Amino acid sequence: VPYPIHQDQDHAEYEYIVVGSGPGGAPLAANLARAGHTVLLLEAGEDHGHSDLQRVPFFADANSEHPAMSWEFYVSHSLNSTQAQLDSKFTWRTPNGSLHVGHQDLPSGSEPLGIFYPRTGTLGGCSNHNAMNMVYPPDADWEFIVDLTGDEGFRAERMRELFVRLERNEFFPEGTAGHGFEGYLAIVLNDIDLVANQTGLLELIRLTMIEAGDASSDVTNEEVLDLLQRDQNRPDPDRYQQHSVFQIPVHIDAQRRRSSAQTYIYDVLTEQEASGSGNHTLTLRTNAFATRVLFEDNTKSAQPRATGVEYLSGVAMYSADRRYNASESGTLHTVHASREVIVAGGVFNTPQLLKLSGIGPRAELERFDIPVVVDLSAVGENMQDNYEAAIAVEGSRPFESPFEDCTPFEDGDPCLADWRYNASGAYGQGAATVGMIMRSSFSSNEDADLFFFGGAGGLFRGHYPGFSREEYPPNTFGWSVVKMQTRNRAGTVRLRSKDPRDVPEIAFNHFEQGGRQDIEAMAEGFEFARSVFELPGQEYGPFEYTIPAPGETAQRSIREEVYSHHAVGTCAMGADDDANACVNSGFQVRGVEGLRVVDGSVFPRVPGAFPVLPTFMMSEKATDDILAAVAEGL
Ligand SMILES: Cc1cc2nc3c(=O)[nH]c(=O)nc-3n(C[C@H](O)[C@H](O)[C@H](O)COP(=O)(O)OP(=O)(O)OC[C@H]3O[C@@H](n4cnc5c(N)ncnc54)[C@H](O)[C@@H]3O)c2cc1C
Repeated sequence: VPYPIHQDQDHAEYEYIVVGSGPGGAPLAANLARAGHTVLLLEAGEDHGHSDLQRVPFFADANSEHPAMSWEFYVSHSLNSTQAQLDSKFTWRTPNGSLHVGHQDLPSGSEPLGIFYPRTGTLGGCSNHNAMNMVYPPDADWEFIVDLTGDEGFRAERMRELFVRLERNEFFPEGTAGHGFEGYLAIVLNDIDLVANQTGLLELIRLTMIEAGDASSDVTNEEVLDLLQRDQNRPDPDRYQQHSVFQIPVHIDAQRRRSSAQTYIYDVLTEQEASGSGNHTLTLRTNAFATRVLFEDNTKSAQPRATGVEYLSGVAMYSADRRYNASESGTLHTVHASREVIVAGGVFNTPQLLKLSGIGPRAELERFDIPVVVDLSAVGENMQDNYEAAIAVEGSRPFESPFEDCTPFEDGDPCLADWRYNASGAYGQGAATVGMIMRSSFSSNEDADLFFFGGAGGLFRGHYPGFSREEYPPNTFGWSVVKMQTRNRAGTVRLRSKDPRDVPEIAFNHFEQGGRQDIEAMAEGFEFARSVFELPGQEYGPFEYTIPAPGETAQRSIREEVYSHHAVGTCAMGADDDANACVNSGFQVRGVEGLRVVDGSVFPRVPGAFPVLPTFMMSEKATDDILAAVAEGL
């Protein structure tokens, strides 16, 4: 498909410059351009949106390890390095330069790297490699922002309107309450027939529903399949208050292709091209890695004003990119913004770019001789994440698998053909067959604080080099138990050097705050899963535990093996007078003018179990705030 990319290199001034094309930056850039403003969208990665790897939902994990798409970070999970290295996924660089995962047979002299945390350096950001789970957060997460900032625009009812605007639901009947049908982001449920055909899995789901009190003990398989298709994104404020089992909504379209921030950019560029007017309000530059936001003294106020961005053009300019070559230094460009610069580089790169530009804690900036524009201690602090941990079993016989005939990455793969020509089959589905919410006794309100996702024939136990190629025995069943409402705010992103091409030091400092409660809450989730596995008389049982290992407590397994990939909060939103806030509720960076942050960094706490939908919603909110400012002549 010819890509109508508009990459003019001639213009040096736009009204808005947006750095980063993930769920935060891309919709905002597209919306502002549609509203008639000239916008330059800078994306460090390339566009791979039309490759099968990004379009076929099943290939999501492979994207996370693909050299041309993945940004490979190694992060620290624990302040205590001995504790951190107990994780079986802890990765080392061996003396011969190869990677080694875990402590077994570790060559002496190996250097500790940490835990692999993939993000994408590609058009569309992490919405182009993630697991596509598209779950509406509890209303309490929006009301929390209202309480924090006083901004009524974050009320749950108002945020629902923004969701309706961005959603193109291609599963529920048009007119279904609380949903949108004309937005840019397609949402569906997995094909229920694939569950219906997995007898063993269906039996486990039925028992789980009964044990949860979500269905009566005589519930039939047909009723279970109907219940699974309930709408977890419905507008009822109490939708997190019932221990229930359902299919997880996913950002996939009716043709079973990934729908994402990239597809929205593509649609807007196509729209511009088709109009024939030559009026390209949106300009996209890929392979454009921003290294600094530029400021000028302001004639109208005492605060410096963001006026532009410096960026390097070139392939793989950032050292998290596996193709990085230090001797390829790219070409430095400067572009100017007559109205605003918007940073949307994601939770690791946004604080790094702000600090490199002189916005951050004074002591840290001075350590690297970076001239201080604003001493802002919140930048790179407050990082939070959902915790996830796996509980897995092996049954007495293999589960049926929809992947039985598939031959991934080989010529003549029948499953790829089924996806391509029939828009059906195993490849067009989100990875998690089933989801569940449950309230532990540690929830801080009436809502569930645990979200389970899982399926038969495989399991997800976190990221490590090679995770996308791992195969599990076909008699495996695994749940990932996700902790919502996590208590820890001790994560940090700090500079390693003043070289923008260097990755920062990323430390999650798991369980430093409220660790005992969060671990115990997750252990209650494990206990519930066990109560189902241990029900007598199951056709695919008895089940033997593989995680936690026999004899290992849930608490120990969770503490050692916990993982996460939903980080937020490194430029957190707060009240105007809150010195610990990075941006105000209008996404404006404190202490300067003409600069906003619009991405996952701004969440003051982790939204629900899955941040991608809330981040898309933030982008819509920021669109409204910016357009309102224009209307007011600001
Ligand atoms: C493996 C994985 C699976 C996930 N699965 C799910 C899921 O199923 N459901 C869910 O809700 N969430 C999921 N997430 C999280 C979710 O995708 C992210 O929270 C979301 O994409 C964050 O959006 P963002 O705009 O903040 O940043 P990102 O998506 O990270 O986008 C940032 C973009 O900015 C670009 N960029 C960064 N620095 C620069 C620079 N200096 N110059 C130019 N460009 C730059 C990057 O290349 C990237 O394209 C997953 C995340 C990962 C890593």
